[in-house]
Amino acid sequence: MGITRTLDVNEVLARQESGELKRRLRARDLVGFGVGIIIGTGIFTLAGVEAKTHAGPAVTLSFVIGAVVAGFAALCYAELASSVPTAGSAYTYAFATLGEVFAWIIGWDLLLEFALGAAVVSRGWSGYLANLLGLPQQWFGEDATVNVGAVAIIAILTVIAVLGIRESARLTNILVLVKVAVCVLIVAVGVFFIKGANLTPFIPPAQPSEGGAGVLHQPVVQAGLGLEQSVFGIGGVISAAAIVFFAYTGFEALANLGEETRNPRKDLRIGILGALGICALLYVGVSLVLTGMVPFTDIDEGAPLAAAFDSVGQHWVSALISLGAVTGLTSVMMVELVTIGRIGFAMGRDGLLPKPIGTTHPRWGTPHRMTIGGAVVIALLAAFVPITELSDMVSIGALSAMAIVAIAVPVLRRKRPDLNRPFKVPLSPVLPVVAALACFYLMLNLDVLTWIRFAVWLALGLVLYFAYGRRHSRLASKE
Ligand SMILES: NC(=[NH2+])NCCC[C@H](N)C(=O)O
Repeated sequence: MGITRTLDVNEVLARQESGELKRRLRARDLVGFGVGIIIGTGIFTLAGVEAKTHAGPAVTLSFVIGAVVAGFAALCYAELASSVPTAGSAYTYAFATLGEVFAWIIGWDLLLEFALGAAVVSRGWSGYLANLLGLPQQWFGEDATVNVGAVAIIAILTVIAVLGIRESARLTNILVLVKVAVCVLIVAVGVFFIKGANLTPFIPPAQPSEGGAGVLHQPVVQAGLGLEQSVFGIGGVISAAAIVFFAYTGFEALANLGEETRNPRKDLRIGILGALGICALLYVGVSLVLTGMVPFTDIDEGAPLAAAFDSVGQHWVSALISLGAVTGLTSVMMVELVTIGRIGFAMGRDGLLPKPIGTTHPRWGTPHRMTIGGAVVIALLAAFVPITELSDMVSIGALSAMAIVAIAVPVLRRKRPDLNRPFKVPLSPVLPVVAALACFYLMLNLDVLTWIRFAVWLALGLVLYFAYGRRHSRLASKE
């Protein structure tokens, strides 16, 4: 069978009983983890930047498009997570349906998404904290030689992630309450300052992009079809949708908590769909308020929301927004670290990564080796590399995993029609196929450079697989 050997679903289900990870989470913890990782720089920064540069007031529409695509993908995740609960999420689903080499590539892709996600966000966090408390830019800002703030927060959260899933959930829940309250406040106060004039025309007419971006910075669809480069108009709304999709990524992390949820068959789907629904509503509200308060050409690209409230004299709101951003980004990193541990754990258990990684701490019941190892890599990246611009790599990683998960839904239905599925995606295979195509289309709207970097990462992954995983796989010894 070689590189396309598959993992038996019954074996995955049997691991439910292994008790290595601790079942401590309820539905509301999952919703907390979900909202915890979803709301972050996407809404606090990207919404403003994209309104100004690509979509105008129609950035709200970009958020709606993002919500629909993410929603379709989330339905697919909900079906697989509730019928095959596991710590490996997309990696394990691919192993059970498409085969080992695909599983490895998805696992490798997920490691990129979550490690880079944590690293990118930790630098943003450090910058926000410096602004909030007036800390020195040379240690906390984007130009820091060693970004001390980013390293410190990763170190602290790693300790909590290793100590236990319950502890991680408690901290996340508190942080989430603060950030959701801030988002609600933004909408509740902001509506009173919306001016109709700022929202018209809702979709500014398309115009050629200034000076033309180099080919590396063009969306692949434009570069590939040799289209004239333009911004605004419908094309601009779609490019912005691809960029702000970053704001929705991360909900997939919940699918990695299948072995820690008390009642995975019911609670995982509540977590996935509930968290995404809450965030989509908040995003649409916040982006509408932002573009309604300020003419889109005047939006501040550094701190769009805080500046909008300052411009209407509501300084108290802008102070709370910074607080919301710092707490919000803290919870994003908390969930990223928890997730990295589970992905590596699942891959180690199957022998595709060294086996000790696939075991948990005898006392704390957490995959401590992978959590700490992952955190070291994240901290090194965040300390030395100005990676903020790599957020598109997180999005391409997330979108490709979502596309594969969508395809895995009808494949598993065929392969294992008998499986107990507590939740089923409606209209399969049509909806999953549309979901996969939509993810792929958004990927095509990311720029050429992002694709090149992504291809290099996957190629590196393949080399590692053939050098290590293929021979060390647990399935290799069975053949
Ligand atoms: N694993 C990830 N996809 N991490 C990135 C999460 C980013 C988060 N949605 C935000 O807007 O900041």
